[in-house]
Amino acid sequence: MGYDYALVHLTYTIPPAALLSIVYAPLCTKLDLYRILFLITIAVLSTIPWDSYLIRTGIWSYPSNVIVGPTLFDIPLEEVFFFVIQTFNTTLLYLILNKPILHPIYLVKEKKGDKWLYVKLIGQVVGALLLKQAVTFVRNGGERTYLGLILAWALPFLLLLWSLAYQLLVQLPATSTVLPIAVPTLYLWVVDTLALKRGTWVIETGTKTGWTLWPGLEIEEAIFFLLTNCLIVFGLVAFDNAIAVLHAFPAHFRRVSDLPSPMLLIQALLLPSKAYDDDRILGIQQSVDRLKKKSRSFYLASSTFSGRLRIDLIILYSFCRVADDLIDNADSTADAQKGVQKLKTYLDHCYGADVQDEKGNVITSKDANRGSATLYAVQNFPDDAQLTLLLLPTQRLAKEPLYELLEGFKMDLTFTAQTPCGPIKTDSDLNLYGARVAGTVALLCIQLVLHYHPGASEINAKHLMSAGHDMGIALQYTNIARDLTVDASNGRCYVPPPWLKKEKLTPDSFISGLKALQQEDFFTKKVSTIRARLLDRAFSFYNSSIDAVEELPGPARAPMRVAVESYMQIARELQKPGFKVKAGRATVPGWKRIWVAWRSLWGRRAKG
Ligand SMILES: CC(C)=CCC/C(C)=C/CC/C(C)=C/CC/C(C)=C/[C@@H]1[C@@H](COP(=O)(O)OP(=O)(O)O)[C@]1(C)CC/C=C(\C)CC/C=C(\C)CCC=C(C)C
Repeated sequence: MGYDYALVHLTYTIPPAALLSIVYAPLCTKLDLYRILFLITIAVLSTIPWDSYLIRTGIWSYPSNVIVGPTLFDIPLEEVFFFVIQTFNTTLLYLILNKPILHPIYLVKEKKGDKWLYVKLIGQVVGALLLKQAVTFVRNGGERTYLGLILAWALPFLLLLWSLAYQLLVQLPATSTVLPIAVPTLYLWVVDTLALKRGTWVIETGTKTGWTLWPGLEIEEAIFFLLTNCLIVFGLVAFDNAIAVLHAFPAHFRRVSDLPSPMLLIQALLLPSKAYDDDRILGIQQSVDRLKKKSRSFYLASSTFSGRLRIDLIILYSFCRVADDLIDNADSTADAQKGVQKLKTYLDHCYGADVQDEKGNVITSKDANRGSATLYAVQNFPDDAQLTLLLLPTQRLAKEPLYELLEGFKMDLTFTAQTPCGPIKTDSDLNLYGARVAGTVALLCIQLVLHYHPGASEINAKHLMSAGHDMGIALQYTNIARDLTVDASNGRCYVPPPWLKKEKLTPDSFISGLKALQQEDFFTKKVSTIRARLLDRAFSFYNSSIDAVEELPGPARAPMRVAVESYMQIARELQKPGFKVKAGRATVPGWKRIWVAWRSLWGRRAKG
């Protein structure tokens, strides 16, 4: 009896497991626990017969003075634990690296004669040839037996997983696949070198090639660790492939439970790729691109949501952004007004309201269906906006907040050179504006949350809506405080004139001072006072509504906290003297965003 093998775990495998667990714990969902258990079960069950055979046939052995004693089918318990901990560590690293990834955007609808048939086939042929070689090594016996046994055991599983998930295996970024294979493999090569040198496990001569990758690391061991990590990552990619299909295509899988059965996962993997809805994939891809490009805060927050809720929120963001840009980037106010009218007409089609022309004549009756909405979108919106409009989940969203959002955009159209404060004359006008452009967005987000996680009482739902609405206003105040200079350069001032008057400024002098980047002490002090007042309003709305986040359905609570806190971090940065400005905007450094998000997941609010 000895403790050498146990010490290998205590020194090398348990510490990274602890570290990875701490990092991933706040991100871990029920589905993650399910897949960790699923993978570990398969890893243990598939390795035991093979490992037991190797020990019984004397290909490798464990001196009795290095193991504690108990065995399972002749395998020391420390070794069984190795299968568990290696699968656990590689899985957690994979999960961390894949958290920002939305897997459905990597699915491809295959067409006759495209490259995919060949890609799949090449992988299968290479795998089959290697397998044939492995069988020959085992049959011939001698020095290549152990190498043959490793390959003959791993390749059938790899071939199967490749055949099921080759699209994602090829398409996912290397950081999602190559990295979680390479890092643990390299690490285990080092650990193995040390263990072989110390004699913790021994590979018998006669059945090994004797080749080494570096002094002390047998080539068979190197290949073994590489292949086992490939098996784990291929298994995880296949799991994600199945989940991606289930979540991306409601037309094929109407309802999907939080923990889909193994049967359903297999059904999803076996859905022929020619049955995929490529418009839906492209629409989701465009929405993700838009979110990634336009909002670092919401992009980060989106990765903490999961399943169909995550997809719907991203599409909702994309819709809001498309609508906002259609108006902000219009060549003239008249064009922008036309843009708002088109969006309204599109919503009329979606919600089956009477659609009227400019003269008020009804042109489509109430029973207007999705078909007319599609036709309208295709004929009236730029190519890159159409799919976002078509994918907007109107069946899960009430129409009122969407129409109200358009009213908010209309308010933006009343800012002119003559009226640089537009419709904002008093504090309540600014509150109304915030309610329309951001309170509405919060209502829409909460509706989606309550759709996917039902069960809230009517009173609770109303309370959540009202608090969410205020939180939206808090974010909008932050947005205005951040963008004072950017808005001024567009000739807009969202600050109520009485606030300016108090600082002995007029809308014109405020805008021209900001535009000219005036640095005089008296002016910058006035701007700071006005900004501080906007931020006070932001925090007052924030403080009155933040507790309601804890009343949201469990799975949405932490992600919503991340969304709100990442954005409010901008406000916290703005409150610091000497905050950093990039392109006229205060920014939060990348590391701090991640830190704030991680703390928020644990339920902590950022300070200061
Ligand atoms: C996680 C995820 C993907 C969430 C999606 C959130 C979403 C749909 C955001 C839409 C944003 C948008 C483009 C709206 C158009 C109108 C607008 C410009 C509103 C301002 C957003 C600023 O975004 P950004 O800084 O990127 O825009 P500009 O560069 O300035 O153009 C707003 C500040 C509004 C954002 C408001 C919300 C997301 C609502 C927040 C409140 C909740 C989520 C509810 C919290 C729940 C409780 C119970 C308190």
